[in-house]
Amino acid sequence: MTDQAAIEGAIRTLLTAIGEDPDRDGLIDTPARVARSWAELSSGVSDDPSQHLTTSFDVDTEGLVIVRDIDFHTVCEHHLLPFHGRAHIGYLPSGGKVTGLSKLARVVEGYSRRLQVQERLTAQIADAVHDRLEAQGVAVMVEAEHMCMTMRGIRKPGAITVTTAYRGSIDKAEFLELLRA
Ligand SMILES: Nc1nc2c(ncn2[C@@H]2O[C@H](COP(=O)(O)OP(=O)(O)OP(=O)(O)O)[C@@H](O)[C@H]2O)c(=O)[nH]1
Ligand SMILES: [Zn+2]
Repeated sequence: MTDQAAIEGAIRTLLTAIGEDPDRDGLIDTPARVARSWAELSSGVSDDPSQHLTTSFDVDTEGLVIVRDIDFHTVCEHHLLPFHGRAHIGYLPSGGKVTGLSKLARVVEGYSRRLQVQERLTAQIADAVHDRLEAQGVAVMVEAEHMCMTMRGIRKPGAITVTTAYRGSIDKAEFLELLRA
């Protein structure tokens, strides 16, 4: 749970610190808006998104399952600016145990609703699928653009960071091939 009153106070302080008048017309509702916005952006802080994977089915399959191009937006913990992109998840089921496809997207969404760094987001998704689904192997790739590299600092719009995490035994070449398909 976020402390809405504390956020509102902090935003008033921030507005004053950057030379704005928090009581001017356009800003009067901003602290409350920002507090509501942070309640949403950080709503996953105390969640365990891996719980979505407790929904599983037994299916007669031994093939690799991939859900790619899962859109996400999150906030970088270094600058409190967004980074956003797409996550691709592949796993090799064990004993025919699969999960609902939407549940993989829910895992990505859950770990995105908190302050993040891209490497940790990638690892958390891989660990959740590996541990909860008891998958034989898991491959996760995350591609993202960081606003802290785009709108400030080094200012390199279009630079894409790619991170991967592999768990267990999985054919990395097949995973990468299917991402390109
Ligand atoms: N590895 C990693 N680095 C990140 C991520 N998000 C932001 N960063 C980097 O975190 C670093 C923080 O570096 P600092 O030198 O402490 O901060 P800074 O002075 O604002 O750095 P610049 O961005 O280079 O201006 C920067 O290089 C960012 O690009 C992420 O998800 N993963
Ligand atoms: Zn950053």
